[in-house]
Amino acid sequence: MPRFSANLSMLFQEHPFLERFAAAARAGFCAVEFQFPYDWPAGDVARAAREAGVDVVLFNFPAGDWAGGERGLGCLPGREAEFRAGVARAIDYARALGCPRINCLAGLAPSGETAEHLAETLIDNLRHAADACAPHGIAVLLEAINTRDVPGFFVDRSTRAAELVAAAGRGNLFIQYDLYHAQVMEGDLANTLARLLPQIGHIQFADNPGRGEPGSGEINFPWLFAELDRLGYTGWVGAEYRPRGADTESGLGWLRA
Ligand SMILES: O=C(O)C(=O)[C@@H](O)CO
Ligand SMILES: [Mg+2]
Repeated sequence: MPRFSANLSMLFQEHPFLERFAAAARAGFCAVEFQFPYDWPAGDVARAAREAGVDVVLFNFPAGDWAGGERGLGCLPGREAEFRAGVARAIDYARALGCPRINCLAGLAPSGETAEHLAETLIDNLRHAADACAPHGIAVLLEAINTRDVPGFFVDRSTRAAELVAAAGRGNLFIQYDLYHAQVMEGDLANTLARLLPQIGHIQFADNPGRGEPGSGEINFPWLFAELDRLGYTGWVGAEYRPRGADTESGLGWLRA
C-alpha cells in the first residue's frame, strides 16, 4: 500500500491545529501535510511535529488574501513581488520543519488578462520558486483545482498543470495530482496517473461527490491504491478530505483496511 499522510487542514479538525499532529500519530499516520502554517510560529509547528513523531511532507506557499477570496498568487500579473516574498517565507518554514516539498496555487484568473499572459506569469513564478528552493533540496509542485468548487481557478486540469511544469523546465518542479479534483474535471484516473507519473511529485485524495473519505462516493480507492503500487509510485499520498462523521477516527476505515 502507498505511504499515506494526513492533511491536517481537513482531518482532525476536532482538535486545535497544533494538537492535530499527535492525533494523526495516534491514528497511525507517520506523516502529515497541511495547507498554510503561517498563523503559527515555525518553531511551534516544528515542535508539534517532532513531539508527535511525524514527518511534515507538504504545505502551500502563501496564497494571497484567502479570507477575501483569493486562491493563490502564481498566475497574477503585478503580484510577483508578493509571490516572491511568500516563497522566501515558505522556505524558512520548510527548513524549520524539514519539509521537502511546497505546493504552488496558481490562483483565480483575473478578468481583462489573456490566458497567455497569465501562463507566462505563472511559468516565471514557478521558475523563481524552483530556483530558490533547489539549494535547500526542496521540490516545488503545481496543483490543478476543479472549477466546480473554485470557479475561475486558472489551472483546472492535471494535463494543463503538466504542460506548465514542462514549460517551466526545472528539475525540482512537479505536479501535485489530486485525485478528487481530477475526478471532477477529467476522470480516467488510472490512465492519467500512468501517463503523468514521471511528473507527479505528490498525490492527494478525497472521494467524489462530496469530498469525503474513501467509500463515501464513486471512486474505487482500494483498486486505485493498489494501482499506485503497480505503477511503482513511491511518493506520499495525502488524505485531504472532509470527514463525514463527528470525528476523523470514525472515517479511517480505508486506512485500517
Ligand atoms: O484544495 C486542495 O486540493 C489543496 O490541495 C489545497 O492545498 C488548496 O487549497
Ligand atoms: Mg489538493
